[in-house]
Amino acid sequence: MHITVIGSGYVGTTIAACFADLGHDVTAIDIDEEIVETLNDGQSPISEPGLEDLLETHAGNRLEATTSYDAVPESDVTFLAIGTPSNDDGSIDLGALEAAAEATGEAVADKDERHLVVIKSTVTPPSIETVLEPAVHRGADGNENIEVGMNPEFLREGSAVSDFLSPDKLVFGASSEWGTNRLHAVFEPLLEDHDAHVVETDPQTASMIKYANNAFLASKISLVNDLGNICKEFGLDAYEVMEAIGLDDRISEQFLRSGVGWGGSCFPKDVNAIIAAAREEDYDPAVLEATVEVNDRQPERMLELLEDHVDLEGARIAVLGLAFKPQTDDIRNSRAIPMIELLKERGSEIVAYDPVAVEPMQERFPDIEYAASAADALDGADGTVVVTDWDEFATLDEEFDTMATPVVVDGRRIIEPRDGITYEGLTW
Ligand SMILES: NC(=O)C1=CN([C@@H]2O[C@H](COP(=O)(O)OP(=O)(O)OC[C@H]3O[C@@H](n4cnc5c(N)ncnc54)[C@H](O)[C@@H]3O)[C@@H](O)[C@H]2O)C=CC1
Ligand SMILES: O=C(O)[C@H]1O[C@H](OP(=O)(O)OP(=O)(O)OC[C@H]2O[C@@H](n3ccc(=O)[nH]c3=O)[C@H](O)[C@@H]2O)[C@H](O)[C@@H](O)[C@@H]1O
Repeated sequence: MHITVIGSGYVGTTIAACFADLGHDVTAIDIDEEIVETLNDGQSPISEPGLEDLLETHAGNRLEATTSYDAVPESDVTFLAIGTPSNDDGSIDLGALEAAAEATGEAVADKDERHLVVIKSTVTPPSIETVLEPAVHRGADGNENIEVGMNPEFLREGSAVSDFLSPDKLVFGASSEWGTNRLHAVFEPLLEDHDAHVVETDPQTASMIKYANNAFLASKISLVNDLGNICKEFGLDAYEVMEAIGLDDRISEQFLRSGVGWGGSCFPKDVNAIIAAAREEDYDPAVLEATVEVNDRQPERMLELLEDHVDLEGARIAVLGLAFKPQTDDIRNSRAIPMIELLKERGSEIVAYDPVAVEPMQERFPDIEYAASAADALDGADGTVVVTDWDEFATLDEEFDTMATPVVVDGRRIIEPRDGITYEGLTW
């Protein structure tokens, strides 16, 4: 099949490279010329394990990138993977996606065969019917051959390629049998080798499944953090408690890691967007509001633990980990951001380190110091907060001996406590 993928960010680049790897011909379309050039050079515009290898293999063969929408009508199906960021009130900003949807419609306005436009972006259920379908049809000038579907994406950053190629489930939201069959044809090569559940539904239910999935996972972590904070108050180890409850199949062992909370480009934005969409319907989603509140409090709790041991005014504090999770350079809504803000408010001198995410954080906080290694960051520091669970932090040992006062507050249960350091776990 020939697939056009509009938007070459985290999701668009991953799915374009993976579709090419599954044997499809792919045209990746983005308005950003630099991204297009990078892709055509066989390089990855983002740091994601395995992605560069796929791009190196397929760029110039089955994968081509361009800024033009000309390939859209020639393709069999078009995926829209455009960002859906938050407005100030937490609601979803559909501006960029709506523009791309309309441009896609324009590109297929004269197409005689049926064409499927699939929303890959995460969008609230009503917006498919109220904003996106109308935008595509407006662009297509009433061409009745155009159908809009929804295929939400469940990949995680840091394991995007393997998540995409081995999903637990695929959700096909289509409004006709033809649309469902077309989605089956796209994913057929994947399903030949991999046993995944396929959920066939309508586009709006598909988009609600995506929000329910993310809201459930974010709430699970917040609940674990709430329980973890209680464990800490009782002097108990939340990880021992969670390991036990994870043995219950109804709970499962995954996403039970308590600590400084969830960040990233999706959980914060998606939980806030579904809260805003619910309020729009006059429904008050109390559990989801508490989910956000618990998450917002964790960095403050971490700082309070540090303050128990260090007077923060003028103290040199090492922040270890800037990415929102390991294996990515993405700092969007990283817990390191509130951590740095809180330390600045307390008048601390901050030295930060991350294996890959220093550059984006430098843009966000140009006025703090950045170290070239964890060892350099710890050297002479009066305390450290560990915000991201990068594997390399688990091997830190003698490096703590170079600290002026070896106080370690671990927000991710990644540091091995040892003699000679004052160690505080956030929920253990
Ligand atoms: N990042 C993630 O791990 C996941 C994201 N999602 C959802 O997927 C969607 C996309 O997310 P990301 O890939 O993270 O966004 P992103 O911001 O990384 O990428 C969006 C891309 O679209 C391009 N773009 C904007 N307007 C365009 C237009 N009119 N025509 C062509 N290209 C255009 C931008 O230049 C950018 O490269 C969002 O709705 C997000 O919630 C879903 C699952 C996972
Ligand atoms: O919609 C999205 O964009 C994606 O959002 C999340 O993926 P992602 O944000 O990339 O990464 P996760 O592994 O889910 O981690 C999110 C945050 O939760 C934190 N986390 C995760 C697990 C855990 O047990 N505890 C915990 O604090 C991580 O440190 C990170 O800050 C979902 O897991 C994906 O299924 C979804 O597709």
